[in-house]
Amino acid sequence: STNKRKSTNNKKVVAVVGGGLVGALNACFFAKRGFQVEVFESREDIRRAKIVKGRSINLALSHRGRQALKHVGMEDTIVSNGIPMHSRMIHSLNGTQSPIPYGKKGQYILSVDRANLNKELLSAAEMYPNANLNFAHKLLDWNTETGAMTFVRVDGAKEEIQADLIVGCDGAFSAVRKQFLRQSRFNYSQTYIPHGYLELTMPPVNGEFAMKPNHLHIWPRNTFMMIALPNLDKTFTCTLFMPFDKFEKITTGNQVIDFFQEYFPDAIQLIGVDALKRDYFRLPAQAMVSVKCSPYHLGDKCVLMGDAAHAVVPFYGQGMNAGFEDCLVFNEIMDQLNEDFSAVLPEYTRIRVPDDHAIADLAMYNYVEMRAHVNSKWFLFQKYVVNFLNMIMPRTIIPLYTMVTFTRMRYHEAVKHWHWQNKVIKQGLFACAAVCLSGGSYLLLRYPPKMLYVLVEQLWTRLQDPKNPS
Ligand SMILES: Cc1cc2nc3c(=O)[nH]c(=O)nc-3n(C[C@H](O)[C@H](O)[C@H](O)COP(=O)(O)OP(=O)(O)OC[C@H]3O[C@@H](n4cnc5c(N)ncnc54)[C@H](O)[C@@H]3O)c2cc1C
Ligand SMILES: Cc1cnn(-c2ccc(OCc3ccccc3)c(C(=O)O)c2)c1-c1ccc(Cl)c(F)c1
Repeated sequence: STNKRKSTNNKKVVAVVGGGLVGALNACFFAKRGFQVEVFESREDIRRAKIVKGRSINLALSHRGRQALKHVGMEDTIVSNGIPMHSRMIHSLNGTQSPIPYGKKGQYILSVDRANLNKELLSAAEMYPNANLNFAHKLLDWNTETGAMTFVRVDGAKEEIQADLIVGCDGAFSAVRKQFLRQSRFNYSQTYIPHGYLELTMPPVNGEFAMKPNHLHIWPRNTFMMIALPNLDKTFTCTLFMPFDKFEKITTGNQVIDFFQEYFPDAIQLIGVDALKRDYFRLPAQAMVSVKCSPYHLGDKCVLMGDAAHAVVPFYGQGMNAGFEDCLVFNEIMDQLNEDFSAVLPEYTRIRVPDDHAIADLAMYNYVEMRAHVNSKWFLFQKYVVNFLNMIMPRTIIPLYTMVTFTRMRYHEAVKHWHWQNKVIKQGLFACAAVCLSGGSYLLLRYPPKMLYVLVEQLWTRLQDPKNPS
């Protein structure tokens, strides 16, 4: 039976498929506008699930995500539960730790707990009288003509629901997107990278953080990388990124320790030998996929946001921030085009696709760059050079990471500016080299040093009379 959720104020019904981070936030945006919002989430209500102790996965929240949260009045709540990370802490192989500030005082990223963030956003959506959360509803398919969606419940029962707008926020393996794949002129690509990731927990020492908490800890080792973000319970969640073929070669606890001894020696004591041997094998390494597609809309019936539209590899810490910014950009276009879906949806595709593709490419570029070139020395060198250039030319040279993380400059414009400033830097370096070379040779010729004079004279004499030994 197809039933349409009753709209309380004959406002249009918006079905948000997926109650993850972006779906829950989107529900707040649409509910705030007065739509009848129905969220359909395949999982049970995570707020009722028993707390699974142990690993708390955390994420880096930055400016773009905060601006979206701010729009629905959630920024203060989320920021108050986050831990500011004012600088990177680069761990070298010899154990030295080098802090490199992210920038000016207000420029910091926040470590936030993923599950808590999701719960807060679900509860915020539920506060709206015109919003309903429907858990244990898994979308199977939807009809592009009628907008009718088919859900399956845990007992296998099927339910058909009608809506005026379907917002696909059901993640990287989106069921909503399946219908798009059947349409002509729908572009889609997905790339699994050869790296996987594994999370480890670094416990507190004597009730205190084992490392300085207000930093994003990074162990850049070319092929292998590890990061650690702090949690409110004074633990760190460490994420180890490594090729799957390397994960597969490490099969015993001692091999884990040997590996860490070679690449992350300072982390062994901090995580603990037994914990390392145990936690390393608790879950298999997870895959990372990059998904790009366009257009993001189908007629005036359906639009994709978040990972359903653009799953990115996590090497820029922007996936969630980009998904949150999707909600904000869509909302801005709804204001501009008076909520006319037939105009809003194509405009959203036109504006947002270039930016989300840009951050997907940037994240993949970072992955390739860090895997190939970036050890701790190169990381430090790169950041010092760019920060120095930014200091002497603050309006011309802006670190790419700053434009991406601490501004709402459109992602594709940040990339354009980055390419331009790289050209300026290269031209500047070339000009300096040319000046040094010509200046140097002028000085040598104008004021040849005595020794050089004697050498040239001897050379000249030898050339004239090779037999003369002098
Ligand atoms: C290792 C790692 C580290 C990361 N670190 C960061 C970071 O530091 N900063 C950052 O900004 N981003 C980070 N990200 C990216 C971030 O996790 C994602 O971008 C974000 O979770 C996307 O949110 P989403 O709501 O679009 O998708 P998801 O979080 O995947 O949520 C999708 C929801 O839809 C539900 N669903 C799926 N299928 C169906 C269906 N058929 N019917 C109904 N419901 C369905 C799922 O149960 C889920 O609740 C990281 C990602 C990874 C893998
Ligand atoms: C979760 C999160 C939030 N931000 N970042 C991040 C990413 C890249 C960065 O620089 C790239 C670079 C440095 C040096 C040379 C080239 C590129 C910086 C930085 O500048 O501090 C910070 C991450 C992150 C995620 C995964 C890995 Cl593996 C990682 F190391 C960090």
